[in-house]
Amino acid sequence: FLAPAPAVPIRTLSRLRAGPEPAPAAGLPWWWDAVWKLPALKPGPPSSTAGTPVTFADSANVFKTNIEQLYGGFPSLDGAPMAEGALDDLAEGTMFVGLQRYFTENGSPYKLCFGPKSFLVISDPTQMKHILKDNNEKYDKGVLAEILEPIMGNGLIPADPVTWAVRKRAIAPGFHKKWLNHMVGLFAYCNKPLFRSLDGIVEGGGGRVNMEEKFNSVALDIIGKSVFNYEFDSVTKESPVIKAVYSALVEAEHRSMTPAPYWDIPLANQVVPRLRKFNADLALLDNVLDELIDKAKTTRQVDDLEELENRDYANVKDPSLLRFLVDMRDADLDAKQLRDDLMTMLIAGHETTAQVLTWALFELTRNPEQLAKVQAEIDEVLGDRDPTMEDLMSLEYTRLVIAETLRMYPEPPLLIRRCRTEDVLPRGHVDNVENGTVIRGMDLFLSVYNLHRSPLYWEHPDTFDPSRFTRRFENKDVEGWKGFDPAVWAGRLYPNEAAADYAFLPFGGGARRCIGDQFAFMEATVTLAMVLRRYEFDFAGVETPGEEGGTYAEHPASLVHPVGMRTGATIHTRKGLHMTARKRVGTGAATVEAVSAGAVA
Ligand code: HEM
Repeated sequence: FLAPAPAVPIRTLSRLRAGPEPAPAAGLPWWWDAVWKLPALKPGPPSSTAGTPVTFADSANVFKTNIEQLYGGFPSLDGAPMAEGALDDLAEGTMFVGLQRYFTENGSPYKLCFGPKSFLVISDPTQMKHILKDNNEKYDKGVLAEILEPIMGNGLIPADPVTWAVRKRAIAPGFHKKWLNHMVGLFAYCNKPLFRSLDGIVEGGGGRVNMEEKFNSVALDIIGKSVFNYEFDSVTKESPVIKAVYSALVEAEHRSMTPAPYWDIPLANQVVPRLRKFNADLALLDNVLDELIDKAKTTRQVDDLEELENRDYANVKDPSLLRFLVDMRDADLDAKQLRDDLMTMLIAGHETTAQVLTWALFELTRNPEQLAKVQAEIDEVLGDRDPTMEDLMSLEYTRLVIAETLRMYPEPPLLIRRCRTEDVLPRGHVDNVENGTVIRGMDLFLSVYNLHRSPLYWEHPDTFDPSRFTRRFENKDVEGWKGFDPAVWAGRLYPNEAAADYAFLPFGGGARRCIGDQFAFMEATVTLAMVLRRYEFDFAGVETPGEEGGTYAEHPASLVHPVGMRTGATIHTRKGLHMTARKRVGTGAATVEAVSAGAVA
């Protein structure tokens, strides 16, 4: 099913246009044309249907054009070359690496076929901007929404455009300035159990710790407390609820890598053990969320938006986003919609931040000079205090480390879209398609990984260099791309997509860009600063040196490090980030009790 498309010469619409119309080839069966005359397979009108969901007939029409391009010798309207080659990377869990190879060979866009499914892969900033920002209304979340629907329902990430517009208006004000300021204290508070746990490991067990696991726990505790005022306590405890959260995440990830939605097959949910377990876990999680929603509704205190945004958070017992959504005047109190929104935040805001922290620690450990710079900055700005919002602005190098980590390890590495209204793409830098038409129903992968690792847009893209965001970068060979300009992001928390003219998309772009960007960036900066102030880390030997081939220390400079990369929704390590932790001496050796004295209770 996953066999790659057969080898065909790369053709482009522009080249084909110049030549005579190709004769329908013998590669298509005799009944081909007749089948496509069936009324059920008649696609909707291409451009007059904005807002109309893509139907089966539209998707079938995409399949038809691919088959005709592959076997019939017809040009496809998008004109994109079909990528050829083995898809070993998919099975390996590093599909984004394979997509990078095809980008080097084919430019942007190119097409990838998996059995009946195909994806147009975009890796060009002008085309990204066109799709995400300027023509956002022509696209929806397509396959992603289908995969996530059983978990997130109609939450903000998978939401169809109509629901999205309503919910975005309700949820976005929740991330207001006063709340974000208050969250800085909450991030510090949620790090305390991590320090207790690390202190115990350092003192009692030789300091060996899987930091990927620890960062996942801290991020889960933070999202639980901030979004629905729930104490997961996952750094110190194991509970069925925590297991259910991880099960939902693993299943969401598994589904994103599974080409056929076997969970939609009748009775599959009752028969397949994996699905039965998943449904039981989801039911458990739903119960917890329902209880929290009920509680918030019964203690509702209606306020106008302005009053809510000006609350004195120092005296608010429950500062969660759920409280805000319920207390807002004219709030939508539909329990299902609130549940979908909460579940979406839980999943979107947990693993992404945890993986950024994991890769930041990984890169700093193998770049000791940069680590020393970060630690010097933290010591100077924070001393033994917990960070405040002002401190975060002063921790510029630490923030650049987070930004550089997001460049090298974008979470997620691919954005997914489906075309709802026929669209014409602008020409990409690599001259493979001139004004390719994206037809209704076409699925797209927007490879942020390709963009962030391309030498066209970044100097030495595989080198971890946080200072790059302070330097101007231009490439005159890339027609129409403005380059990277540090002046554009001056005064902001992090370098945004505008500073790189859409070659840097850590939080996406346009209307569907991340709603939790500031929250996440601050959370990652606080956690990294607090951890690195107290502890020093070395890579521990890999668990199975025979299989992976050596220890971390033996491969300090290699790009594909023994820690390995594996992806689903985000980029993980293959087997964890196993480190040996030691307490720092000097400023960083402050006790947990001393440094957390000012944390929120
Ligand atoms: C470092 C951490 C994070 C990264 C890298 C990240 C990245 C992204 C990206 C790339 C998108 C755009 C997806 C697309 O266009 O298809 C997105 C959307 C979204 N993110 Fe984040 N995110 C992070 C943290 C968070 C947090 C903490 C929250 C909530 C508390 C959150 C909530 C959302 C939501 C609700 C959307 C959908 C927005 C919409 O469609 O309007 N994210 N995120």
